[in-house]
Amino acid sequence: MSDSLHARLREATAAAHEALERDLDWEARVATLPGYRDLLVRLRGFHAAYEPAIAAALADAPFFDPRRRLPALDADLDALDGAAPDALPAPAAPRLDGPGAALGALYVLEGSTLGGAVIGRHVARLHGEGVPLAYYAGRGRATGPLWRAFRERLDGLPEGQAAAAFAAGIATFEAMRGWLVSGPG
Ligand SMILES: C=CC1=C(C)/C(=C/C2=NC(=C\c3[nH]c(/C=C4\NC(=O)C(C)=C4C=C)c(C)c3CCC(=O)O)/C(CCC(=O)O)=C2C)NC1=O
Repeated sequence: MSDSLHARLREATAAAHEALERDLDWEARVATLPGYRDLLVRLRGFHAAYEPAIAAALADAPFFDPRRRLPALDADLDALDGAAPDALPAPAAPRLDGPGAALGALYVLEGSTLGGAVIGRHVARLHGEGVPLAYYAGRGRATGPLWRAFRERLDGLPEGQAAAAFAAGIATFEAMRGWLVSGPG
């Protein structure tokens, strides 16, 4: 039990993480520009549902606001085709009670910036440097520092909140898999 809360959360969510990675099929989806756009549309809906719920449950705007990625998704979709963002499909908002659940859900979104760097480099190679990449190129050199600061925040969570964080982390991976792997929006 001396493992950090982050290490325990990674362990608790490992199977759900592997299922998402296995089923996402991101290389095939970003192979064409319409496929890339459809993936961004799905991600946009997910962030539109989760970011307000996380913000409300965490109640720490200075920490959370710089981590919001809805503006980057909207910038990419606007550059690709001027889609009206609020008309795009979104899943149901999650129920997150308190900071433990908020950090468990946010763990999934913050972790996706690590995998996202791999996907962003692939998309740039495939479609050229002119392709809109605000979401996937995202944080650049700030990626590592933001991830470390997030882990520290997680490790400072009181033990009584740990179970809520694990449950929300698993639920968020499963919701993302259900939302991203289902049909196009
Ligand atoms: C859809 C989004 C999506 C989500 C929801 C997601 C979640 C997480 N990814 C994490 C780490 C990494 N993930 C990948 C690559 C992919 N992961 C994937 O799920 C897909 C699809 C990938 C594709 C490239 C990489 C190279 C690392 C860095 C490994 C390192 O440097 O240690 C962590 C953190 C795990 C911890 O606690 O340490 C979480 C929570 N990642 C996503 O892309």
